[in-house]
Amino acid sequence: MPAHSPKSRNRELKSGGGGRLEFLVLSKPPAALQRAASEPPSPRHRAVQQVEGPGSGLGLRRDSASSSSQPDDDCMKLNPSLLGIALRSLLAIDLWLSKRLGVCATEDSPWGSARPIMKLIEVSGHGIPWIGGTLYCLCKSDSTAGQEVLLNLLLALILDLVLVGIVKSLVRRRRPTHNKMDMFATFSVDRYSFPSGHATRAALGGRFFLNHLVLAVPLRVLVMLWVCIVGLSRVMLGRHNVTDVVCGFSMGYLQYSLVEYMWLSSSNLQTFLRLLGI
Ligand SMILES: CC(C)=CCC/C(C)=C/COP(=O)(O)O
Repeated sequence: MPAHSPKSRNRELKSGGGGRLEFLVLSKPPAALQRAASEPPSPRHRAVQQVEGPGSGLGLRRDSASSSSQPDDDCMKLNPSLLGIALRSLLAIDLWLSKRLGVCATEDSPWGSARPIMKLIEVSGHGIPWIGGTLYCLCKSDSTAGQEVLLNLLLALILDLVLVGIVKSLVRRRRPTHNKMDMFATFSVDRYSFPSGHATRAALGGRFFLNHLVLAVPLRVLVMLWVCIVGLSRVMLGRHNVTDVVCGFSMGYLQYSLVEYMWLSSSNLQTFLRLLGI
């Protein structure tokens, strides 16, 4: 048996060897630790408990017998705490930045006079003009290729509404307190802010245009600029926090990849429409 195996060390401790103090630490807390447990927590402990909530596993519980014999458990408790602190810090920065950028939230806000133009940008990313415009172009289109692209765009816009609605109702993040809820034609889930539906639609529609329309470079730049302005206007109007828009852009970007993956060709679409009885 190796000289320092746990078994041989335990036997040595029980027989009153030099490791007696260590044995006491493992079996019951020494007086110093018991005193610490009964004393009120220090300001630093209180801060950690506030972030973690009561009984979160940091502090005195880490000194207990079970955790000292399982160092891996310590890591497991510490990592979520660090992650929690990082997330809370990110959210605090998000709220602070969103409030500072919400300069068009009301008419009395610092940039209140720019509110009408922001609301115009809001309309340009709203679901109704996008779905209505796609349906209109579909009716007017006389080429099979055009109809194929437009029908896929229509399905993508409907998929976007459904996915955003699902995520909003699952996350239930309230809109910023400085938002004045005067948006037109909203669904009930639109009282929630995560993710921004305008941002998902802008990213999805922008990618769609860039990939399916033959556009000159200045127009491509204009499309990208419009996507960014829609996102920025959501925060400036006070409708969203910055993270709602950033995550909305990411979600819209991924939705486009999904639509490309599930792309319906014109023959598939004709079968699909026949199944629907159209
Ligand atoms: C009524 C239709 C067809 C769509 C609703 C579009 C809408 C109001 C989305 C909310 O967007 P934000 O989450 O960016 O505020």
